[in-house]
Formats: sequence, C-alpha cells, structure tokens
Amino acid sequence: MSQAPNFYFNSSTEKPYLIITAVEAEKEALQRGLGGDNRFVLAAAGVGPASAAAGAAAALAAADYRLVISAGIGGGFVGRAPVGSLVIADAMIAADLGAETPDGFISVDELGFGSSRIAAEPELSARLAEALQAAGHPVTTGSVLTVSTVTGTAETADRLVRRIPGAAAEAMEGYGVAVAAAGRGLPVLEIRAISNPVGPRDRSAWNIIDAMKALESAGALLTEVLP
Ligand SMILES: O=C(O)c1cccc(C(=O)CC[C@H]2O[C@@H](n3cnc4c(=O)[nH]cnc43)[C@H](O)[C@@H]2O)c1
Repeated sequence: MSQAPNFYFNSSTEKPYLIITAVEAEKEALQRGLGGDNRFVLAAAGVGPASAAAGAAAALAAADYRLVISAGIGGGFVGRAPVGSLVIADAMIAADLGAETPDGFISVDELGFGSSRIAAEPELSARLAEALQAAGHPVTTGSVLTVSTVTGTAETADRLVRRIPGAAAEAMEGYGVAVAAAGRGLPVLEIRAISNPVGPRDRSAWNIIDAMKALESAGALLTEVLP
C-alpha cells in the first residue's frame, strides 16, 4: 500500500460501509459529501489494482463491514460517459488480465483461470443511479474496466469497447477491491467520477475539479440511498 488506510471511529452498532479510494483527494471529496455520516469508513489505499486489493483486504481483516465500495475518478469512454458525469458500475472487469496472442487478447476466463468479471450489487447500484438522476446529475450505468495501464491511444480505446461492449469507464482499482470483497462474501459497488475521456493522452482534457465535485455529490446521495 502506498498510503496507510485512514480509519475513522464508528460508534454505530450496525456494521459500517467500507469505501476504498486510491488517493487522499478522492477520500476527502467523498467525506465532504458524506458530511460526517459515521456509518462510513474510508481508506485511501493507493493507485492500481494490487494496492487496492491489498488495502481493501487489510481493512476487511481488521473489522466487519456490510458492503464495500470502490470509488474515485476515472476515464469515460467517448459517447458513453462525459467528463464531469458519474458512472455506477454494473460490473468490475479486469480488462487486461489474460494473454496476448498474434490473433488478439484472450481473457483469463477463456484461459480457464477464473473470472475477470465481478458483478456489482444490483439493487443498491440501481438505487444510487436513480437517486443521482433524480438529483439532476448526469449518470451512466455500465461496466467499469480495471486496467494496469491508463489507455493512451484511440486504437486501444476502440479495442476495449469492441471486446467489452458494455464498458462505460476505465480506472485502476475496482476489480482489486471487488476481489477482496468477494473473498469475504461481501457485496461491492463501484462509483467513478469522470475526469477525462478514454483515448489519446491529453492532459488538457482533464477536469479533476469537476470530477471531485461529482464524487462529492455521489457521497451525499450515498447517505440517502444506503439503508
Ligand atoms: O498522465 C496521464 O496521461 C494520465 C492519464 C490518465 C490517468 C492518469 C493517472 O495516473 C490516473 C490514475 C488514477 O486515476 C484513475 N483514473 C483516472 N482516469 C483514468 C483513466 O482514463 N484510465 C485509468 N485510470 C484512470 C485511476 O483509477 C487511478 O487511481 C495519468
């Protein structure tokens, strides 16, 4: 883990919700939206699927939780999730877990080594998406791809959406968090606030400020939607 998880005291008798972000800025944006709701415990576990899985697993070993949420900024596939919008995952997909061949990519599923897809908890995901829509926030439901390398060309972006037609966004942590949650039999959600389009590397196309505001809005609605 590149950053130590920051655990917050929770006085409720109910098991809390665990939210794993990559960096402190994402955690703080969510905390602003959550407004001190002590049902939530947040940890910034570092960038990438390995740090995310290790951070989530450590938090889950230390206390009991009822739900795990992977949240942060992400890239939106063009025409599906614009910058500033939110994506609520229907599934977390390890998009680069497999083997490259001269004829194309073979997923870990096709190789017979497990599954590259973990489904999000459908009812809560739908409720959160509906609440965001009702609040007037642009939101898309679709698969969130977990990659170890940020996509940096139009060719790679096209290849990903052709191979995974339901892809709405990509980020680097969701599948790692989902593996840790699945290891404990816990439901999982992923929320991505879109900071940039997936495609040719262009730092000027990034809008971290709007993405952090969107993450804050998602935090505020989580307090209403979760039981
Ligand atoms: O320098 C670049 O060109 C560049 C482009 C996109 C993302 C990065 C990062 O280092 C971000 C890593 C961090 O943010 C999430 N994130 C945000 N946008 C994306 C994306 O388009 N693809 C993958 N991850 C993204 C990610 O979850 C990490 O936590 C640098």
